[in-house]
Amino acid sequence: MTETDPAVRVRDLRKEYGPLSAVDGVSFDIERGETFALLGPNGAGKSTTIEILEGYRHRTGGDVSVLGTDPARGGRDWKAKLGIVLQSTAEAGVMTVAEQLRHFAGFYPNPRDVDEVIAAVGLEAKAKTRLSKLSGGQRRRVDVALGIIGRPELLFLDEPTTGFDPEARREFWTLIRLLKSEGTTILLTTHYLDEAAQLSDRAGVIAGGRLIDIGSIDEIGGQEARIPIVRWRDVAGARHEQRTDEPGLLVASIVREIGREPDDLEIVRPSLEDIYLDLVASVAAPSSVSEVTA
Ligand SMILES: Nc1ncnc2c1ncn2[C@@H]1O[C@H](COP(=O)(O)OP(=O)(O)OP(=O)(O)O)[C@@H](O)[C@H]1O
Repeated sequence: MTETDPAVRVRDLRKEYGPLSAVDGVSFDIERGETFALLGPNGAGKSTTIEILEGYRHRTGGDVSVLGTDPARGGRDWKAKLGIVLQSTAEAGVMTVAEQLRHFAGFYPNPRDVDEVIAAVGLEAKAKTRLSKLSGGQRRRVDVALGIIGRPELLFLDEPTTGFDPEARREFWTLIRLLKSEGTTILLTTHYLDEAAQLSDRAGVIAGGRLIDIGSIDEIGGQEARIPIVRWRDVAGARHEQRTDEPGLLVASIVREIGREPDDLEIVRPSLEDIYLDLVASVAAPSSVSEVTA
């Protein structure tokens, strides 16, 4: 693979579990150094896609290349270039945080310094604590530490901050930005849309096993979905809502018309979460009809 080849190339990926098409013809690339978020509702096919890319799951069809290798045939050297934070949390064991990390660091040719990684995930105070004595969020931090200890070229993060308190989530974002600045390619799934917006360069939205949109965070859902919404009540108390690129002018005209401050006035700029929910809802309706009739 050359330096300009994408880190991940997925073409027409399919995975069937018996009659269920969990992944149904998904294609995307992730460029080297890019942070790419795979978004979608529960059961959309995100973890299945990621696990195929990690070499943990066999695909039913399609072509996949991860760091120039087909994951179905990836050997030890290839695996050593990956960092993996699975959705499920690490087993609670008798080892301490530092022992566990030292143990895993031994598997890699050029691991990060264990103490640095412990500090990066904010577990200095727990370095000598047994895993079984950690809280859920602290254990999740150990998962993230294990994912980055091998200095991966490509890091898979499957819902990495589930169970983190808000402060830990912010610290995690700082860590991801650091890894990104070092050139790490990152594939992230998350149900926190603010996290996707903060961290990723591009996102793909998957629903019912199909990729329904892909683009930069600013493009997802299209420009139309980003037009501000003005809401207000007229003098009779009736609610109104209008989308406009010029909300200030609309509000001025309403004020002129009614001669006073409108009741319950709001100007809302749709967040990534609003846009994502509309996008997923727009495909959910037709597909559920076809499931009934199929
Ligand atoms: N081992 C399996 N056997 C059968 N069906 C499975 C298996 N693993 C996943 N599925 C099904 O495949 C579909 C996709 O699941 P997947 O775990 O990839 O979704 P997801 O997008 O990661 O969801 P979540 O956000 O809940 O983690 C779901 O309908 C799920 O029930």
